[in-house]
Amino acid sequence: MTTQTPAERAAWLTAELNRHLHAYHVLDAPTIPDAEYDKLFIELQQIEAAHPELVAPDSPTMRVGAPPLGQFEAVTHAVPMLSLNNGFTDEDIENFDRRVREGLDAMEVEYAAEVKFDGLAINLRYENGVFVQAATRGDGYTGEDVSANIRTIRAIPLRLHGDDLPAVLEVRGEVLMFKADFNAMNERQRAAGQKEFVNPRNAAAGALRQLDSRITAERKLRFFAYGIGELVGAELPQTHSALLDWYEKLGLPVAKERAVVRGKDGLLDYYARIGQGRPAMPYEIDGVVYKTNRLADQRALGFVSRAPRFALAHKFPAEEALTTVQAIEVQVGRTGAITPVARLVPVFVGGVTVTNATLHNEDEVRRKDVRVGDTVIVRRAGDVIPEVLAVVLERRPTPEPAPYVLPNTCPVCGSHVVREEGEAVARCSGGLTCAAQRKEAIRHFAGRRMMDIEGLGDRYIDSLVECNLVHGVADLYSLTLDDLLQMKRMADERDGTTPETVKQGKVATKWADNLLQAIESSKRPPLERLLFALGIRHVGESTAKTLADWLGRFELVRQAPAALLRVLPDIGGTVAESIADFFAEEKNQQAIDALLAAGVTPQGEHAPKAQLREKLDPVQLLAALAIPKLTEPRARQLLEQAGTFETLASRRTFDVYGLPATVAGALEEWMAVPAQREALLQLDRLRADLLAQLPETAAAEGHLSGKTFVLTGTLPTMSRDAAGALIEAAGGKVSGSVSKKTSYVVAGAEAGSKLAKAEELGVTILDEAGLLALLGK
Ligand SMILES: NC(=O)c1ccc[n+]([C@@H]2O[C@H](COP(=O)([O-])OP(=O)(O)OC[C@H]3O[C@@H](n4cnc5c(N)ncnc54)[C@H](O)[C@@H]3O)[C@@H](O)[C@H]2O)c1
Ligand SMILES: [Zn+2]
Repeated sequence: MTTQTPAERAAWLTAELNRHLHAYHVLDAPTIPDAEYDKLFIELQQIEAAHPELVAPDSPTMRVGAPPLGQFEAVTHAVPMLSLNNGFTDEDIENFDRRVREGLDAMEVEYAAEVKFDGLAINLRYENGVFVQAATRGDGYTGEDVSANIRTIRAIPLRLHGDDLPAVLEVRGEVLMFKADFNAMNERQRAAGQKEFVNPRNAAAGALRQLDSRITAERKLRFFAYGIGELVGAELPQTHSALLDWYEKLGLPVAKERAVVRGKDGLLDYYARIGQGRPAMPYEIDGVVYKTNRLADQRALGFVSRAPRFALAHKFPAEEALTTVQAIEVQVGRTGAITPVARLVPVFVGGVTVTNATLHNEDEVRRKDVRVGDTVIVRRAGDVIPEVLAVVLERRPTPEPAPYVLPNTCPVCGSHVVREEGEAVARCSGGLTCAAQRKEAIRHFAGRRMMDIEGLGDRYIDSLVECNLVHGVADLYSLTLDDLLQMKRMADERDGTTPETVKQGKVATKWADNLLQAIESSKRPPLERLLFALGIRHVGESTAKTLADWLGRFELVRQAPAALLRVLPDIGGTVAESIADFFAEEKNQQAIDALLAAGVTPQGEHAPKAQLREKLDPVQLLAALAIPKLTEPRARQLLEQAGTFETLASRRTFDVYGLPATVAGALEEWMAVPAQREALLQLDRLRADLLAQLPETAAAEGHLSGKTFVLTGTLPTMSRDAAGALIEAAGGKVSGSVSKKTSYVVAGAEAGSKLAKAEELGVTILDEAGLLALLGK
């Protein structure tokens, strides 16, 4: 570039800018961000200022937009529709104000300030108050007749309000699309598998240029008025602000952000205020526009080649910029979500230097086809995290870099990365041990409905992890008094609170004693709470309860293969897989062993539920293995002939059972994997094992079977949850409300309306001792 002469550079810039102008104005498909275009434009302006002889007849600095494409009727504008000069810095604004003051020979100038809509200019022609024609700006002199499409915009009156309307009034303004309508439209496009639009401006431009106005109507365009063209048969108002007031009376939409300000300070204040409000506005704006308020002043200042001298567009820092992707890495969120992130060559965008941009998820990377080495458009709007909008394909390096693939292990802990069917987000499966998920895992573990460690709040969890005192949940059980005091000191220092140890030594020790006590008493949770506390993905309270009810023992839950879990009530394939994956992850196994070694002992363990016998039906289990194409009827047919899992596992071909060739083929493929064959045999052994443990009939089940209990009040030695677990372990049911069907009400201290109801209905009432006796404890 530096080796080019100014003449060569000017010629190159002219050609390059004209190419982008065409893509932007005619094709509605920009190839580079506006800021990039503006940069090249300014460079050309500067060269031309220094070497006026280099101004080419087709220089973009001499003209507006681009000539119409010819699909619509051409319209010659009665008054040209020009562009605006741009300012970016405070200095640019001071210079503009100075030139205006000099031009008008005034000390201070009054300006009309308004937002600069990021849409496209339109000229609406009204004759005797009736809408007759709408034309695009085109090249400023000739535009396109888009009247049919403009008629679909509800905000545009087809007849102006009031009487005494001018013979001719040309209203100028902007056609645009609201952000919300744009997002909804893109969502529809995505759902329909169609191309999405880059931004509301392009979407609006595309909609306005539709040859079929029914499509325009669907796109929900809007309009705001800000200027005037030809006027016949009425007096022009004195000021721009009066013009807009008049427009409002005529029923034309005018943006409410407009203001009248004085001097350059007034301009800069307005700019700052609008910049603040910008993210909350319903439409995209790319700056603000200042115009001398008195129309007589506007006439006096006049125009230069392509723009008025009386107005200036003060642009906001660009929200989009070009840069290069240096690497694509993944971040692990606190819940294990894996997010690909592009590391970028630093670029100034949206007012800050951006070095990373989110790529959201694997599908997004694929859809946008972002690769290392690519030139990309980065967007940072307001406080939103920067994102990669699109790749500039024409700048992809050669040879082409390889398409992106998500790593299959977590960069933080090395556990497997899993992505469930139908999920966009991939996750690290090392829930209990992954450093990225540590705080969240501990928070969940200690929660009230899990291990219920009272007094272990977020603040302390953060400190324990940050002090390196706790790496995994098992470490909670080896904390000492000293550890807790050290942790508290750090938390106090960090939060700037006066350490209580200094203020009142006794209290601090008492607090730590209490916490240690709470940790100690959490060691004996009901099994379902322990299962819930582990933070297995998809395992909420009710699934934890199902597991505990049906399988009875922690060891069995840990070993159960997905196929066995899947036959339990309300546990689908995804949940079953997630549980089995969790317990299969070596790191999680170590963490659980550490918990057990620390003395954590689940309560209320019991033999598997008698009804499990029915669920162990070989056909169901075989179908639950999710072998491709092997539906339940096919599984039945197969087992009827093969007899046992063992026979199946010993075969290599399956075309002897009268199954369709595709099913036999799928089966053969599945069985060819030794680990899967082994899984089948293991399932078989587990089944035999379980059957041996289970009572013959359901009658031998828990002796409280069929009995319904209601628990109320505070029991002397156990929580209501713990009592409920014991009742359920014995086959009873726990219900929340008393009715005639209730068998027993177990009442503790301060029992209220439920007790009264029980007395009223004559339901047997037990105290804790009575319950324990009934349970045979
Ligand atoms: N990315 C690209 O390839 C590419 C190519 C060409 C142009 N562009 C962009 O287009 C712009 C140049 O186009 P331009 O000549 O239309 O200039 P402009 O869009 O910057 O400014 C003039 C236009 O501003 C609009 N406007 C919005 N609010 C207004 C208000 N309150 N008062 C008056 N006018 C208002 C009008 O439509 C007017 O025509 C540049 O900013 C450039 O970034 C981009
Ligand atoms: Zn991890």
